[in-house]
Amino acid sequence: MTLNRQDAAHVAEVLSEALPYIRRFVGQTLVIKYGGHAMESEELKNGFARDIVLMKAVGINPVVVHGGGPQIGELLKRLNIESRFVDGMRVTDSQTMDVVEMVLGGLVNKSIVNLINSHGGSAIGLTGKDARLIRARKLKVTRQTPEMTKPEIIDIGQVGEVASINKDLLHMMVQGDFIPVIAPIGVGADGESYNINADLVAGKVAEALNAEKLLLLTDIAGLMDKQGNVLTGLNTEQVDALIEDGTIYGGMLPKIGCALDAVQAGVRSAHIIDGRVPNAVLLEIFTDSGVGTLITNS
Ligand SMILES: Nc1ncnc2c1ncn2[C@@H]1O[C@H](COP(=O)(O)OP(=O)(O)O)[C@@H](O)[C@H]1O
Ligand SMILES: CC(=O)N[C@@H](CCC(=O)OP(=O)(O)O)C(=O)O
Repeated sequence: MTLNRQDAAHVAEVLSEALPYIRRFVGQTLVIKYGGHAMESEELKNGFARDIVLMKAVGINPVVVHGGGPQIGELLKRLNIESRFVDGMRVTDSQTMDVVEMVLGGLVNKSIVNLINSHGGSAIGLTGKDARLIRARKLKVTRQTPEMTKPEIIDIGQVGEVASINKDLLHMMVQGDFIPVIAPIGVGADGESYNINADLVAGKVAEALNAEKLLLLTDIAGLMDKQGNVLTGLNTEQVDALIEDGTIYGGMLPKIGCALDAVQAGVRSAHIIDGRVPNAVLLEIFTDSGVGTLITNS
């Protein structure tokens, strides 16, 4: 590629405006949760991969954790396997677990790795089984209604929560200039597989790496109130009230839960951003106002 004089002037202008932001984040780790819905068009996928490669090129360390709920749902449907969710978590029997592992660890993980690498990056795909990156245990889900005297335990199968993250492995990769791309499959004490909500994995990875930012890309403009207005900045107490009154439900519950846990554990900020917007990651990093909902620990 050769730049003409006009192109060069444009590049110089954009770079000089971006410089203060780049300086702010150089050497920092940013964990990005790439959701299934934000992978729906070629334009979005290519924009995402280019953003990640650019970040790495200017000295910021991106670590990608991906979802793939819609892709899992599609294959389950083709195989005539019914699927349902409890509080945003897919009920996972052993047959469903096989499909989850195939889709997330195989198809989705490798296509993201391939995409990043085709844009000039050096991505390495991992599941939680590689070097026991994500040790997991069974997630306990309980439910209590006002009529019940004690909470009921609900068995949702091989759904896990993160017990620990092998951060040495991630540090090694980041220092080696690789971009880790992580599928949210955990390994139990006896080598069993766990299906973990990708938001929860992203939050724990951000905590383990003491990340500067946790970016959760999703299919909506941000966290909304009952009238549909995006709430731009929220703290712990405000979030609790919104869960209590039912404004936050379904897939937003694990998302907001992991964002709160992450900022309470020392991650500087968590952001729920619209993955349907092209170049959402760069927009978040390189603008003062950011996009979507910012969650801080205050
Ligand atoms: N208060 C809220 N604001 C915005 N979205 C919400 C809210 N409560 C629940 N949701 C739902 O959460 C969804 C995002 O979660 P999910 O579908 O799991 O996303 P992803 O696949 O990106 O992880 C939104 O599309 C919306 O339907
Ligand atoms: C337990 C659980 O629900 N696991 C998720 C894992 C994938 C995921 O989280 O994908 P998104 O981020 O695209 O929703 C699932 O089976 O769909």
